[in-house]
Amino acid sequence: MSQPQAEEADMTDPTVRAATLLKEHRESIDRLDAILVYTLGERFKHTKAVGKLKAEHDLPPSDPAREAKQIKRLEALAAEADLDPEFAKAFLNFIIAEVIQHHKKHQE
Ligand SMILES: C=C(O[C@@H]1C=C(C(=O)O)C=C[C@H]1O)C(=O)O
Repeated sequence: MSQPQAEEADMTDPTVRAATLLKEHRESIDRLDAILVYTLGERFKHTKAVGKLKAEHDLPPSDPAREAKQIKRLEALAAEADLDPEFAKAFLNFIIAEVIQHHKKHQE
């Protein structure tokens, strides 16, 4: 009947199998990295609009109450998603710090 194609990976060979799995995981990682970058780009579009509103209405660049609420929410989401909540918190704080810098520049 049908013979395996010459280029078909021999998945019974552990080295070939590992190389195939590594390639597949890396393809998924690349797609997820693209989602992360596009998602961050969209988030920054909204935070820039917020910065503009704040500058126009003389509001402070940072809102610690809102940040505390977001951190709590993100920690809960991280726990659900099997992501280290401390990492999620540090990541959000890193992004928020950048947003606040943008807002401060808007107000200069
Ligand atoms: C975007 C805002 O400005 C700041 C940035 C935040 C963020 O990046 O999520 C949250 C609170 C504010 O300190 C906001 O007030 O909503």
